[in-house]
Amino acid sequence: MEKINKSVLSTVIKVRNTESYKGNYGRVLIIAGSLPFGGAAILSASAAIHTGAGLVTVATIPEKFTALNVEIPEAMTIDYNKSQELIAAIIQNNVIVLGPGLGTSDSTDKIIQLIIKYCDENTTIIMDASALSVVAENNIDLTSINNLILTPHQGEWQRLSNLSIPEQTKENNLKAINKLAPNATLIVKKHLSEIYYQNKVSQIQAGNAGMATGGMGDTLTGVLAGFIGQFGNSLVTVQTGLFLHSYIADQIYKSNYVVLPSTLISKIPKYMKKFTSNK
Ligand SMILES: NC(=O)C1=CN([C@@H]2O[C@H](COP(=O)(O)OP(=O)(O)OC[C@H]3O[C@@H](n4cnc5c(N)ncnc54)[C@H](OP(=O)(O)O)[C@@H]3O)[C@@H](O)[C@H]2O)[C@@H](O)CC1
Ligand SMILES: Nc1ncnc2c1ncn2[C@@H]1O[C@H](COP(=O)(O)OP(=O)(O)O)[C@@H](O)[C@H]1O
Ligand SMILES: [Mg+2]
Repeated sequence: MEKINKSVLSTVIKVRNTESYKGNYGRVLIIAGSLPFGGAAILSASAAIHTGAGLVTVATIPEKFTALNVEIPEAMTIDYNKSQELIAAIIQNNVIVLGPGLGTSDSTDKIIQLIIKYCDENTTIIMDASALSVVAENNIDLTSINNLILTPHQGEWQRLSNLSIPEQTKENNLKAINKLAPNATLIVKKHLSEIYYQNKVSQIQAGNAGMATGGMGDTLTGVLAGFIGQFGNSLVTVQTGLFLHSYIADQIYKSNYVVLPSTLISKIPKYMKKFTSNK
């Protein structure tokens, strides 16, 4: 199993071209949030923006627009219950995060169906949290999505794979993802999270118990979206985003008892600059 450490960072994070503009750094759509879980949408969008995504749109409920606009003025907002607006956004964006704080109502199922129908084959879909719970509950077929990344924690992976946590071995996880969505990238989030892609398994060598705070996985979706928007969807890009998230958490944990997602987010630009390669 490949071990991912600090050396991955400067293989992916590149110095920006002087003659570039926001359109070169990814159009990211984050479909997230509901009445009880507005913070999940804010954390995901804020993480994407701090990672460097060029343009970020959040599809959420109108009750959360003000909070989002105040917290992250860089992000645009649309209502995910307005199907025509959502379809236009699904077509326009090249990275879509689906799930943080969405809840498991019928509207989440409807949104997943719109993604399956309208997303372009080059668009990357990052599916997390409530979207994964609804996929498991309604037995939704994911095989038609060309560029798919699934980011379950062990409880969500249990629902998707029917593997109890002790049964989640590398061999069993590989079999399960090959059955569920053979072309997808699977991240099983835990202490030393694992990535499954095309029968290969890799594991990050970073992360700590200070990260066991609500919103830490929502934050990861935004980091991954920002990386893919700028550097393209490949295994090494996903490994780098996943590693950086835990690496920054480790730096914070050295002098803090708990790692707040919002603290981690505020430090992303500084650490990306530190690990930028000139090549
Ligand atoms: N500020 C916000 O807006 C926030 C919004 N959030 C949003 O809330 C929604 C629900 O997401 P969720 O992950 O909290 O709950 P759920 O889907 O019920 O899964 C929990 C079940 O799985 C089990 N379990 C086993 N292993 C586990 C593990 N390693 N990590 C975690 N759980 C583990 C666990 O076992 P138990 O704790 O009972 O022992 C329980 O049975 C989702 O949309 C998310 O985005 C949150 O992100 C918080 C901040
Ligand atoms: N003990 C731990 N060691 C390392 N990483 C952890 C630990 N606890 C949580 N994490 C990380 O924090 C994140 C939690 O994700 P998740 O449970 O989806 O959070 P939420 O849904 O509340 O945003 C994952 O990236 C996970 O790997
Ligand atoms: Mg989560």
